[in-house]
Amino acid sequence: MKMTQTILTRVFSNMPLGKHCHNESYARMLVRFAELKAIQDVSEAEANFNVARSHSQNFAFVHIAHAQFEMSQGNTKRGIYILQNAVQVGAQPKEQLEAALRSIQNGKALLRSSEDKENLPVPNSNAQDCVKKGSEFQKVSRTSDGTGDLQLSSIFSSGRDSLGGAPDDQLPGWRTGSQRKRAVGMPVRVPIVPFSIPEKDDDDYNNSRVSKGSDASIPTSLSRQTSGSNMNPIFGLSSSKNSAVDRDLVCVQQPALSPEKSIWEDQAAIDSTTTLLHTCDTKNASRMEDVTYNFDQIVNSNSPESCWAYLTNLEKRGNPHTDINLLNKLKDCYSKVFFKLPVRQYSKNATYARILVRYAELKGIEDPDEAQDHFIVARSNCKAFAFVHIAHAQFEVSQGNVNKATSILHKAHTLNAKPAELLDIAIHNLKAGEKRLLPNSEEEPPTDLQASAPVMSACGGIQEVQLPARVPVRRSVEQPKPASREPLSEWKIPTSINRHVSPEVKQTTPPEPRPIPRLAESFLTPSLQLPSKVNSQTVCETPNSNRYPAANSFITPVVKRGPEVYSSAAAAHRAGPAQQPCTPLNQPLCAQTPQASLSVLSNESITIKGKQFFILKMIGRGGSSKVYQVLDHKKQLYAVKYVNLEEADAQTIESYKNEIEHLNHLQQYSDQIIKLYDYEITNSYIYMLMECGNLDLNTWLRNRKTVNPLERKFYWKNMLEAVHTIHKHGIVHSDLKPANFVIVNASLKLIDFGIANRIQPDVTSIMKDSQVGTLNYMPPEAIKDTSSQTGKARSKISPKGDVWSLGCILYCMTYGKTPFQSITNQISKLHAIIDPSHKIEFPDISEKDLLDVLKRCLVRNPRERISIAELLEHPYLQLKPQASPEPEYPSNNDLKKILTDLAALQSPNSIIRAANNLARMCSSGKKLDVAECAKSSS
Ligand SMILES: Nc1ncnc2c1ncn2[C@@H]1O[C@H](COP(=O)(O)OP(=O)(O)OP(=O)(O)O)[C@@H](O)[C@H]1O
Repeated sequence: MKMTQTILTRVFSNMPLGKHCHNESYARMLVRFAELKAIQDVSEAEANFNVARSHSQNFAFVHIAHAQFEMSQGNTKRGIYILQNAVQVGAQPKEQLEAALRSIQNGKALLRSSEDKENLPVPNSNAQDCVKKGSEFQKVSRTSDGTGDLQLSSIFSSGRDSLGGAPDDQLPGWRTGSQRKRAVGMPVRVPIVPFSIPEKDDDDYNNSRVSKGSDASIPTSLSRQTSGSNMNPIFGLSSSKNSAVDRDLVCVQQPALSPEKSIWEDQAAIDSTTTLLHTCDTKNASRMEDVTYNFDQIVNSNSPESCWAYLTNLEKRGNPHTDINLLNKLKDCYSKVFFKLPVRQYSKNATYARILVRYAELKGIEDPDEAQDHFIVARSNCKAFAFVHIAHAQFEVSQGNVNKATSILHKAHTLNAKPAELLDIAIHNLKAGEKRLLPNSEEEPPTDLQASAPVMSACGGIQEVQLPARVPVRRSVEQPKPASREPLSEWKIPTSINRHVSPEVKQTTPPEPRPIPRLAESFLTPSLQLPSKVNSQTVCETPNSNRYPAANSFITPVVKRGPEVYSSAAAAHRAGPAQQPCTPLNQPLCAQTPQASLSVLSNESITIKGKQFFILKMIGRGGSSKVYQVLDHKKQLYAVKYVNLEEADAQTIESYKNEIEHLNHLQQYSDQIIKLYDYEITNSYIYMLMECGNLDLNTWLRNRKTVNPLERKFYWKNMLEAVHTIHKHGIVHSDLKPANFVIVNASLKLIDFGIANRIQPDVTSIMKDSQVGTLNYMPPEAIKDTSSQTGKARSKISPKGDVWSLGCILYCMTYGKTPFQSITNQISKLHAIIDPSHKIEFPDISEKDLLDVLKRCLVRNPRERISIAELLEHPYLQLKPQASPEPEYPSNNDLKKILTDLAALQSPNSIIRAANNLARMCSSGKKLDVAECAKSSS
């Protein structure tokens, strides 16, 4: 059977589907291939039947075979549907379809004639049994006439192969010479295709066969036959010794293998064919020879995209760094691409550029010098693509040639390679000493060279975006909507918020809502295109500041904001700056269609409410969530939070819905709450489309030794505003920590309200074990109350608890650690937090107002603790500099005197010396005194 499959695979390799699918015999081979697949893998069979039906839809037998297969799987309905569909598409002969339909309706399990039935390998899980017992098919396959030539004869006569077919109808199979002769006598359009296995394959083939000699499905004559046979380069036809075969060749219409663009009529065709041809190989990754033949067909399509899809798939078979066979095979395939698809013709094609780059990288595995040459070829021909230059620069970095990398990237800029932003990031990272020029994968690749793959994926080189473990992988096409999924429209918005309402809350009329994107009421069928590549090695962490090099300067690294970038001072005190709905990329990514240019960035996408978003990378993760940075078609940057609800209980799901509802509702009340643009929710998952922050406060703090006093003050104000807003709406966060805030355009925004995953009826909260991790910010009252209860730990929460937590954050921004951080034992820490005799240290600082704020926030008794409203009014937030008093600037009169005194010195040297001394005085803050300067200079 394997042999048959392999031979069929080669037939397909040499005879492109797009070109031959209208040929009846070819259609039969497709069907046969699918039937053989069924013996091993039902899903593969299904895929291959689909390919056969979609391409050779004119032939009734194709549909009937698929329907038969579905029936064998117990899918009667599907079988009927297939047949009805076949009638609709006009498959011929219609009578056969009708007869088959009648058969089904009469409850017959088999749609074929009894003889057909016998010849069919039954697709079931007991395939091995079937093989052992020896189906008719195998019997036939072994009945060689001893000529040593195997012929695949497609002997279905038109219109007689299926239900109601004549008794002499037979399935395609390996025929004896006599059978072949019988076939020759059949209608002329039925070709008899004798072919043998190419010499190149013989050894592999025979070896593998010999070693697996026990395989009952292998014709005994095969090894003899294949040995020493020659491959006809055109059609894989045998230059057989057997003249009978040659005679038969006369009947064969040899398909010309001239490259035809049209053979891949559409992407679906490419995919299905690739699947068809590829799946047969995946079972045996070591059989590289098949790859070559499959690839020949792909190359002949003249489609860089098909080639690339194939090559990337091929590369998944192993690691070319360690598998020399794979490396050679890959290089061989790439060379074929370049031979067939000349670079000059395709230099504007992004996929072709990827191919060039990857080839160079593969070359680099063995010979860096050669790699360099190839990178140069790639850069000089595909100069429009930033990723080509970055990949070369990345390669140079891996070779220790940082200067060269720098010059490559700068040159790319001058060449106007797009997207320029990527070059900027790469340049920035290079300057920062990063090994990786582009942040993308969270995974540390095994070698520097491989590092360029994820790098490229960020910029469009390699298609996979490395993603964290346990992301459920679904593609929209593969993911039927589970019956259990309910649309969110069934989700009722909670009418009351089960939260304690702060006594300090004033019933204020909310400000006029700012327009925000409306969230649609109805929810679409989930159509997910989740990351296909799941990487279990991935370290899931929030981005560090190195990856966001510009964060410290308040600029999104991916984004150039131009006028939107304002100073931190201005940002913090600007009254309600109208936030842009999202972060725009200023420049077009490249001079292609938006679709194409985005697919250059990533082929991984998420579809939310029917809109596609391209995943750039994962930027964070929570308890049951993962957050991705994505781009839409307009190149707008967003964050998408994905929450897996598969494991979640009803309460948790409800709490998430509650969280989203509040987030949605509170958008209009504060700019310090992260923008939620849209969401999609089912019983299995949630997607939240949000404004994308640069990085979270936790990461920001972790990567800084000191915090600028102004930044601290502005961030403090942002935090207070955000928390005040949620308090005003009856929400107490009760789990505030730096990770709950992200930096967006120089200001801090709250990303969650602490509702999800926690159930907090009224004023009590069930403290989850997972919160132990955040003890450093936990208010004493929470600990006291949890310790006073037995069984379920419950705690009274109030807005004052959030004040304590905020105080801890501010403390950390002031002293570089939280008040109880140095106590490492968790129990001792808990004791210290609630123990009034444990004095919190407040080392003296020049900002007295700040000190006061800290002391008043970190009061153990919540009733004595300052409120958020008071904090907002606190002098600390009044914008008057404290730490560094303004230097005294000389008045005009002073200046006049200084200049006069200087002039009076007369000697140029004295004047210079005095001027230098003046400058020194000036920078040390001393009062300027020319006489003094003159004295010291003399
Ligand atoms: N809109 C955003 N922009 C940038 N980064 C974000 C955004 N939202 C979340 N993140 C990042 O993702 C991390 C996890 O966010 P998430 O909201 O899922 O955390 P969580 O509330 O702890 O998780 P969970 O709700 O599952 O318990 C954050 O700490 C932050 O680093």
